[in-house]
Amino acid sequence: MSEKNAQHPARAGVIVVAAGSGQRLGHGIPKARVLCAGRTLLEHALESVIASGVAGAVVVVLPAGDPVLSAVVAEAALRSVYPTSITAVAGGATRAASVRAGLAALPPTVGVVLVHDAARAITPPAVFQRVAALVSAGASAVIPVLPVVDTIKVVEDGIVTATPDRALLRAVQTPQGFDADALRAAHAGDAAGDATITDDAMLMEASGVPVRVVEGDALAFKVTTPFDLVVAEAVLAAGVANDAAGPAGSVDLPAPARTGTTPTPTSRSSRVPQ
Ligand SMILES: Nc1ccn([C@@H]2O[C@H](COP(=O)(O)OP(=O)(O)OP(=O)(O)O)[C@@H](O)[C@H]2O)c(=O)n1
Ligand SMILES: C[C@](O)(CO)[C@H](O)COP(=O)(O)O
Repeated sequence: MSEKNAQHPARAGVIVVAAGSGQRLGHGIPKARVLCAGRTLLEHALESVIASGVAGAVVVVLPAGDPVLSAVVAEAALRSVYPTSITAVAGGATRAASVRAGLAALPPTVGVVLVHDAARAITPPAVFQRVAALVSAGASAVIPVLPVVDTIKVVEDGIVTATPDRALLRAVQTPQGFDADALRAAHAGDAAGDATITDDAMLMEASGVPVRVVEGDALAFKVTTPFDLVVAEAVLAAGVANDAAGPAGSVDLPAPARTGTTPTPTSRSSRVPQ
């Protein structure tokens, strides 16, 4: 395990990928713009990022030319408090391309990078804290996972060909955390254009980097289908989301950051019309 980030603790660079179109949700607008309990999924996601207290430079990757999501990011940037800064860049045709756009926009001095799906909009801040803490302690790649509760079958041509040992399987979530240099190297490697690679941890695996796990959270589920949106609305209505949040800034990671905006008061009540 590298000691680099342990010796130079700093707030993490956070890439929030929000440039997807949301085909499976089927709202006809980019998924990050879809309202959930009256706020866009992106606003919910950014609230968790900020509440975690681990974020230094936050880069939000948006569909090109989206005025609504650009306004969400601009408002979040106005409200951000040193040492957290929030900027936006345009994404690419695939999630991996969007991550690369975010990476290119992070300050080169960032040592720890978290990559988070805006679609995992109500992820508890504690998940960010667990991931960031392990990368800051020296791990090169860390992902939050949950045990698989269903029996999983391998099916080929309509026939079950195998039943993997469920005890070995984990469902993978975000934020995924990385040593910045290792992540940049993985995204510059041969596997980077492989369309079968669905997350950054797979790229790290392809690069031979060990990927460690921390406990995920049921609330870090990805809003993918209309059913998921109903679940997210119900969770927010029940008031159980973000219960795991510690006070922002309470995490034993941050050192004075190298980036920031003019200090302004924080608020968790922003509303942006859709
Ligand atoms: N070109 C892309 C594709 C996806 N994403 C982001 O990656 C995350 C996970 O992707 P997914 O949930 O699959 O989102 P979509 O690609 O929008 O969904 P769909 O496949 O249903 O269109 C989302 O936050 C999404 O915005 C992205 O930034 N750029
Ligand atoms: C990154 C990810 O969310 C981890 O579960 C997932 O791989 C995104 O890809 P998907 O095709 O949207 O499931």
